Amino acid sequence: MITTFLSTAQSFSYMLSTSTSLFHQFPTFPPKSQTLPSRTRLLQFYTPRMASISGFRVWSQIGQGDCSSSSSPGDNGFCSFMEYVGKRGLNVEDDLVILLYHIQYACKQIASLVASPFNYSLGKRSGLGSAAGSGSDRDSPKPLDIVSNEIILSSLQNSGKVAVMASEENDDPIWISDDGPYVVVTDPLDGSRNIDASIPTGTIFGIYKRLEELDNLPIEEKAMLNSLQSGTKLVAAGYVLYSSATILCTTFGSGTLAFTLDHSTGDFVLTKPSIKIPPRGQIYSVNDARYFDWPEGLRRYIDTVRQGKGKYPKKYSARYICSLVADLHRTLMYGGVAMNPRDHLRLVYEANPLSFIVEQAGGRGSDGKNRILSLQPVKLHQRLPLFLGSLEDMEELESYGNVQQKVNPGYEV
Ligand SMILES: O=P(O)(O)OC[C@H]1O[C@](O)(COP(=O)(O)O)[C@@H](O)[C@@H]1O
Repeated sequence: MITTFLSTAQSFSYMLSTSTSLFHQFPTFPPKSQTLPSRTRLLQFYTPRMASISGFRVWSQIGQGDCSSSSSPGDNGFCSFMEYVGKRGLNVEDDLVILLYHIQYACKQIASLVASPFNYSLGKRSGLGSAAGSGSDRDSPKPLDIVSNEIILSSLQNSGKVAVMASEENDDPIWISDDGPYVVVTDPLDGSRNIDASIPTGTIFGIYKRLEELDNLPIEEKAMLNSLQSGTKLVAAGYVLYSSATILCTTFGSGTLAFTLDHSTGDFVLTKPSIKIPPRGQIYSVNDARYFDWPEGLRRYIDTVRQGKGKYPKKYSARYICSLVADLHRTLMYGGVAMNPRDHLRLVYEANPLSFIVEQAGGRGSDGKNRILSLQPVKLHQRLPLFLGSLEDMEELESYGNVQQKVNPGYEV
């Protein structure tokens, strides 16, 4: 067992160390030797809206995903994420394109790590440090959220475009480069407590501009202040869902869209050019084992909608994966509300980026009283109640007034 842990850790460390030099060369993904029987040839005969994969004919939205309404899709009818942000599509600043290239590549690495047969038990935080034993010259294996953090940090360093990274996994922001034009806030692997059961997980990121007016401050101070920017200043935000498909969902402030990882080519392919959250859903998503710790307003709201006695006269259903990115992604697709009413989720690198994405899809992100993006962060790891979802459901929920859970005993699971 220990040998397995060690070899796993070594291969992860190897992956990280090689990634440093590879990043500069814009590596291909997946590595050539692991490439599946290529679909590239299929694409030569590609007819939009229908793909054939391994002999199965698959009706697909792919091919509707023009890089923009004013430009044509890629030569093969697909629009990749890099084409979308580059000259063919959104045409964002070159610096941002380079940064996004590195972030999406890091997420592909995390996707393959999460799906790896070698990550067994690495998701646990405790008891791992002793695996190598004292005196060993080999690295101890690290939980997946720590490895994911290192992958993201390494990718940001290699991009040359980031001044500071603030992550859930680090007590303080990490200053990377004085002249990096961007600030990145991230939860590298949210939901990792689910990893041993292969339940979906996700990476969350938000991108701000570096505040040049702070350049002359001491490093710790400017690192913190750059990281505590208001969510209204986000330039871009995204999440990557690691599930039956790997989905990159993102916004640059003009709508929300999603790309699906094509494992045979390594591209994130545009599959949802414009996500609009339904104004109403019929689903609420919450850990309702906490019902007796909820305030009266939240109990009444849930009791009302589950009986079909709310403004929308249908009985609501419950769905709760306990993985924020997955619960939000479902909510974006089907509508409804995803919530965690206690002070648990983090404003800077969870609530803000996700609220930006939801708002750009036509929904709302709130702490139960206030718009999330209007809150000024005061601490890096500041926690708050979080409610994300369809506009009409959110309005109805907030009208109950008392929905923030104050009792927070620190649950064991
Ligand atoms: O225990 P709760 O209150 O249901 O919280 C579950 C939430 O916590 C998270 O696991 C995040 O918690 P961590 O930041 O501690 O990993 C989310 O993915 C999930 O939505």
